[in-house]
Amino acid sequence: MNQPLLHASGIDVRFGGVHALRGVTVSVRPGEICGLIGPNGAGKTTLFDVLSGMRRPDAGAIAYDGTDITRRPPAWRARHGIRRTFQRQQLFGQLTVTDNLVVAQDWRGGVRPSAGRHRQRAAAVLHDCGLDTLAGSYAGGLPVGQARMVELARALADPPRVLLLDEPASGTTPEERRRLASLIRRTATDDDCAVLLVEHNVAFVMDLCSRVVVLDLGHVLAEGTPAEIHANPAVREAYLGTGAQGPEHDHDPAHRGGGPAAGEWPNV
Ligand SMILES: Nc1ncnc2c1ncn2[C@@H]1O[C@H](COP(=O)(O)OP(=O)(O)OP(=O)(O)O)[C@@H](O)[C@H]1O
Repeated sequence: MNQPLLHASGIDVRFGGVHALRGVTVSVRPGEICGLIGPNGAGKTTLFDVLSGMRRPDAGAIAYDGTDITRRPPAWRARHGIRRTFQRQQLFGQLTVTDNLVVAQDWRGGVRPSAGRHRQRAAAVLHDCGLDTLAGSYAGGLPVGQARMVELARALADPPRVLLLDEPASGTTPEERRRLASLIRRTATDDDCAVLLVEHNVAFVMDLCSRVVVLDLGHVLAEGTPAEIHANPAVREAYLGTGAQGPEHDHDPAHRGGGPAAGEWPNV
């Protein structure tokens, strides 16, 4: 198999007394869709913050295409193809959908925002995503499912090499989830993009990903194919059980078992 494009090793993050990530190692390869799941508070978004450069880890390193980027800022990472979406959407609400995609493109070279090239690219991506009809709509007025699609389209506005998707299916309808899944699959396959997907909808993850990493209380609890993860008793315990905590755990016990609703754990 090809080498990892993004490889984070031994990542540690503390927020005062909360040890959010404890020596986490994850990697994702070109063309791969890797799921990252875990109960509430497991550390998924914190790991995305570290991978996208929004948070400096207390320990550990990140390699991108074999180069150490641990100290590179978010803008550098975005410019070099590491793109992310957010659990709480971060669209520019007062801009049109087209303009959200225009401003997300690389402006090096001093091309003015009115320049046709960026608008053409935005139109092409919106078309590819089946979002042509929304081009002139203000992003702030979109229903959740459409806004999720637009956020993904914005992450594709310049072709990404790594895509970090934080709960892209949250608040979407089954039809929107089908379209999202197909778009994510196409991006990974056609563009050889490495996709890391955080999602509470476990059925969505199991269907889409070839490999799944499970975080729990800041560490990697399990890693494997969807079938292996589904059959793993420790994973089921973390998600669905009461999960007695050891004394070293300083997380809120109410978060345990706070992953998907029982109906979201698929009966594979
Ligand atoms: N800025 C912060 N300050 C203090 N604690 C934080 C901060 N951000 C996250 N945490 C804590 O770190 C731990 C990991 O949080 P994180 O949001 O990464 O988990 P998550 O797996 O993304 O959870 P969820 O599924 O609920 O989004 C939690 O205990 C959380 O309360």
